[in-house]
Amino acid sequence: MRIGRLNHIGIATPDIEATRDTYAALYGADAATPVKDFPKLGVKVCFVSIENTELELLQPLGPDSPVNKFLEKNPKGGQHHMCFEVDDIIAARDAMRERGATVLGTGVPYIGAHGVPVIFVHPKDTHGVLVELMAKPEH
Ligand SMILES: C[C@@H](C(=O)O)C(=O)SCCNC(=O)CCNC(=O)[C@H](O)C(C)(C)COP(=O)(O)OP(=O)(O)OC[C@H]1O[C@@H](n2cnc3c(N)ncnc32)[C@H](O)[C@@H]1OP(=O)(O)O
Ligand SMILES: [Co+2]
Repeated sequence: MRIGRLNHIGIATPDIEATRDTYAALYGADAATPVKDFPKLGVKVCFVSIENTELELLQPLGPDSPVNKFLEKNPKGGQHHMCFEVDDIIAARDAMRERGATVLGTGVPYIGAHGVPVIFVHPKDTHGVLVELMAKPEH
């Protein structure tokens, strides 16, 4: 199993509209999607397209959001995860486990904000960086 291209960088924020405006004002990154709620994922999401990847802005949605604790520790927000594409999400999950990494949750891939299955690898296994792997979407 080899990782594919960087699909997006996740950025947690307490105020998604303000963060989108900041990226537009400072970096001209103005190709932003409308903010959309993903109740099953516990986040509000806005994608900001840049030259070779996307920024995925994340604001917690609800008390069980996986982003809540992160924002408690980083109240102004910050870089939360990076996401790489893989050819086969089940093969990627099994390879991660065989290689000794901790796949978060049950390990059953679930549908992420791009409509394709995703898994997450624990930051303790990647030197403090939370990594998301996603099935390669149609480009
Ligand atoms: C929209 C969708 C998509 O793209 O389709 C998404 O991305 S949704 C993106 C949001 N969804 C997710 O993140 C789902 C997967 N995440 C999780 O299951 C969780 O957030 C964990 C990563 C396991 C963290 O668990 P929890 O929130 O309970 O925090 P915790 O404080 O106990 O964290 C355990 C240890 O991991 C560290 N830690 C926590 N979150 C981290 C992060 N984002 N980056 C780097 N390190 C992180 C903590 O500092 C702590 O380190 P020490 O032990 O050294 O103190
Ligand atoms: Co993501």
